[in-house]
Amino acid sequence: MVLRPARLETAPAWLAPFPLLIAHEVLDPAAMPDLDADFPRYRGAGYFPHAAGDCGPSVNALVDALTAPEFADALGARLGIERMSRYPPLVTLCRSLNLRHGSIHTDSQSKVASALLYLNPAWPDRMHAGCLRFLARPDDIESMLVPEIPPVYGTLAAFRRTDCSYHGHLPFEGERHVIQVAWLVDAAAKARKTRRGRLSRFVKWIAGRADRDFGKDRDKNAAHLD
Ligand SMILES: O=C(O)CCC(=O)C(=O)O
Ligand SMILES: [Fe+2]
Repeated sequence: MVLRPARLETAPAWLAPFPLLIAHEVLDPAAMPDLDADFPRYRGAGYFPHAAGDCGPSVNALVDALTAPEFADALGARLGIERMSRYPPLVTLCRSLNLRHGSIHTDSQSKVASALLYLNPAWPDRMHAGCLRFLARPDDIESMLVPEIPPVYGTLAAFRRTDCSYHGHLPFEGERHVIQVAWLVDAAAKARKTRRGRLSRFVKWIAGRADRDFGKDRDKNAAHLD
């Protein structure tokens, strides 16, 4: 199996204002070329809802493993969420980012927990842009609770959503492959978010270049509400 849930056990449980977990090497290195080739080729930047038709077989198999009840329960146990499999998972994928992405936020109240699984074969050494940061404050991207997380292949960052689960990253533009799983409070929230995500894909497709320029001069400490 490509996904190695046992790796979750090796991650320290961080004592942050909100439970979070950072695990490395949760993916078999041998699967990297297939996952790279099978990753969806969205025209727009940002996260879009998973649709099997956009992805090749290795990505779809990984999504199946990430959304399996056993995986949700194993991850939930590490985050202090009992039987996390009772919450419906919403999978979104990101192939590239614009400079406006990554502003500080907590995630919306409709999420119980989020997991970010990174798939980039490498990330430039000492480049801070695009590395995920868990923060103590909503207005300071330097207020890191744990060292920033380079979005490299096989690294999984997961956390329980709270009113202070601040996270974000310094502005980055370009390819950055991520699979995000959010366990949502109920099926209605999942339907709403899926609809909104599909619409956003269409709007970005129409907007093209203008979407890239939108918000490109944002402050590094900018925040948004979701
Ligand atoms: O891409 C990341 O590392 C974080 C994304 C995120 O926080 C979100 O989409 O809510
Ligand atoms: Fe987030």
